[in-house]
Amino acid sequence: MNSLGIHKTALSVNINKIALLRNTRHLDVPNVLRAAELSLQAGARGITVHPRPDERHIRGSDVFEIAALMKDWPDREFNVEGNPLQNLMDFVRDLSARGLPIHQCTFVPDSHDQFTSDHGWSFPHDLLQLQPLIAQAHARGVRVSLFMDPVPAAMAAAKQAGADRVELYTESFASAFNSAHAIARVGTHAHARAQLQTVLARFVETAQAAIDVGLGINAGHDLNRANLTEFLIAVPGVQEVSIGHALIADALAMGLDASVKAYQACIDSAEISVKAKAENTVNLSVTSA
Ligand SMILES: CC(=O)[C@@H](O)[C@H](O)COP(=O)(O)O
Ligand SMILES: NCC(=O)COP(=O)(O)O
Repeated sequence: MNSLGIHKTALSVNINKIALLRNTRHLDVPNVLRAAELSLQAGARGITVHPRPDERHIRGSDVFEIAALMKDWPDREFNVEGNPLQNLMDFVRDLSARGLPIHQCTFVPDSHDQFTSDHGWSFPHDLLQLQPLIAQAHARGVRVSLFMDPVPAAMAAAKQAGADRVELYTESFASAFNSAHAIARVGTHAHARAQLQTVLARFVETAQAAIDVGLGINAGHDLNRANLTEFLIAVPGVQEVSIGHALIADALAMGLDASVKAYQACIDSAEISVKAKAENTVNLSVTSA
């Protein structure tokens, strides 16, 4: 956090989709480990993987190979996502037992055959089953982030469960952003812009509710180069964005190094805007005193 109380948002590159392409041939091409290394060399502050039970993309072996790579990058973070009621805790325990780094685990309530992550945890229903699992991760020195829908009232329960952070599930923002920026018929555009502001307001309220109870804030899902800066300008205190699908798709056109740097530029742009707004507020309060 800088002197104006502005967090530097860390970019964690999710490499699920590199593994998805790799799994379509028995050639180890593209190489998942190399993609992780290139992302770190390009400046990514972390790597995220989501080893789903069906291994449709990230395999168990990938998790241990990337963790071993992260030992060479002590100032970067490894974030492993998954359902702690399925296979995630096995990775938390095994990585820890082998002395391999895992800085954060993100609890995601996905079913085995889910197309993609599309909802967060439900409180108070999930609270009692999550508490001991969060404690197990903490006992191994692993930060816990809970994948959550933007519901301000759920933040207190996430804190009560023992979470360190919440990851705001940003699909509803991405969808509203697309609608607002689509070439719309006259009249619908104003409605779409209003709807985007309504959705953003919900994320701002949720982030403030998380801050108020002492939770850190991550964000992710369907973030891209078009919507990332607007989200980070609007939503306070985002410490990490984990981005995969769009970043890897962009890499197909511009290369992975350039894609990572382009997303970092979106983060930097948001920070400059937020800092300028904060300095302007300070100046105005001084001149009006
Ligand atoms: C939890 C989340 O939103 C993503 O990190 C998730 O990893 C996406 O999973 P797929 O890459 O399998 O769509
Ligand atoms: N937690 C979100 C993530 O890791 C990547 O989501 P996406 O950018 O692939 O939608």
